[in-house]
Amino acid sequence: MADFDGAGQAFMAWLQQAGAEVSPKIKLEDLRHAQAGRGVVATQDIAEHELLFRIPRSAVLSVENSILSKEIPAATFEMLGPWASLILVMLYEYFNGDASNWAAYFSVLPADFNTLMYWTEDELAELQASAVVHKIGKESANDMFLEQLLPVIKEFAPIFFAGDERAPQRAEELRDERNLALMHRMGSLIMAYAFDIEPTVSKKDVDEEGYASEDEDAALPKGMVPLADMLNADADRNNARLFYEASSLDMKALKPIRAGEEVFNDYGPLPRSDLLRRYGYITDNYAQYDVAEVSMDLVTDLASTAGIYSEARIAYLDEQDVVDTGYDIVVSTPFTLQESLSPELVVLVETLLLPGDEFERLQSKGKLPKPEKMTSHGAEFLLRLVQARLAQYATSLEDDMSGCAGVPSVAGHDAKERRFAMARAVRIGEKRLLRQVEEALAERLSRDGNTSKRAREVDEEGDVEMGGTGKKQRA
Ligand SMILES: C[S@@+](CC[C@H](N)C(=O)[O-])C[C@H]1O[C@@H](n2cnc3c(N)ncnc32)[C@H](O)[C@@H]1O
Repeated sequence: MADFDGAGQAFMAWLQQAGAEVSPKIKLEDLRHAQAGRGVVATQDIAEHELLFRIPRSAVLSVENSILSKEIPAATFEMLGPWASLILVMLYEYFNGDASNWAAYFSVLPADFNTLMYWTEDELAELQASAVVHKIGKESANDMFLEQLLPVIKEFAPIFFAGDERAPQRAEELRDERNLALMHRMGSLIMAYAFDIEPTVSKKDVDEEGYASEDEDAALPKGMVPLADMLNADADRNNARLFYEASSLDMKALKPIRAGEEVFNDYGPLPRSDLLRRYGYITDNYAQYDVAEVSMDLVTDLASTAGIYSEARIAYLDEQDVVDTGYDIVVSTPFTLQESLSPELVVLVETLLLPGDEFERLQSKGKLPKPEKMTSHGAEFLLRLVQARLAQYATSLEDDMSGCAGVPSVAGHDAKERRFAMARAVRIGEKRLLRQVEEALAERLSRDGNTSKRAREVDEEGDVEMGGTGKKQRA
């Protein structure tokens, strides 16, 4: 406890020395009892728009501010891109120990994470068929380190390990497990803590919440913003935001915050699966953003079995930007099929189902079926698809829910149980969503069946009356 509090106090003192302005109405709080690490809490009532803290741009841990950027050619950082460049700088500053400007900051940044990268096989298995399991990227992170970062560190070893005559060996030793783990730590910190740093002059809108985007190509440099990254998030409980000013980054209240309330940033509308992958926690408030992904592979398998798979049509759909590796099914409130089903998925299915001449007609005009005009055949195929998707999970929704009234609480468990409980909540969320779509499609089909049955009956009696049901009533 003393170490935890001591590190927090030393960090706040360092921040003040670095020129930060911190409102006396907030404090850094130990939230470990709630499995939330540190957080920022209001100690007095705060008004809307009030400044919570102001961090000078010079205190941001970034490529621009690290002396490494004065020693290594700018072209090297350009070649590495924002992610790898920040990892490089963080490793450099970390290896500098107490000599680093950011030493006090490093001591409040975690070394252990609950993000999926750190989950064991049996913990990951609890996520079952969630698509997030394939998005963890541990191997690609290792490759990036070995193939991009390590060669740079070796090339500039005398700078990286300045004053150490063993610099070349130390660079070579970075290959070992322990150092790979260090690289993962820096990568994980960037993923959960870094911001995209909007340049002084540009008015370009960053992520709404300013948190670092995951897009490798995103041009904005990334930086670690001390204190701003001590804010937790809980979906719509967001009450503060970082503003990019000319010489500082200002955290301001977005609404009145009462004494005792936590100050929350916004990590974005992330499904719980992604929240777990990127931040290592979930709360029920994020269930509104849950996503169940249907892979293109599953669509292909099912279409092949149904005899409707066509390379030519897929090629055309690809030209039209419809083909993807997976399609999202999202929560909608109130639920509608149209809002929840990915329009691209509906277009893909409807295109595969078109009669030959109809496909040729649309193709010749460069057109596609309209996603809002789902046919009965489309609904039937989608129903089978959703059922096949549900069958990919090892247990049913009922199995998962048995023994608990609602989604099991993720609080108050030991670390492993908590990961199991979080995984269970994620897969329950996805299965519920798929089940909702399954039921809606089945209902839609039964309505279509009734309609066509009625039409057939009317037809068979040979007396169709426009806009009326009189014949049936008479019968
Ligand atoms: C930007 S940091 C926030 C500061 C962090 N709590 C700390 O102690 O360093 C993001 C991390 O905080 C934790 N976190 C954020 N919001 C949370 C919440 N509502 N509940 C639990 N943990 C949360 C997660 O571990 C996440 O990866």
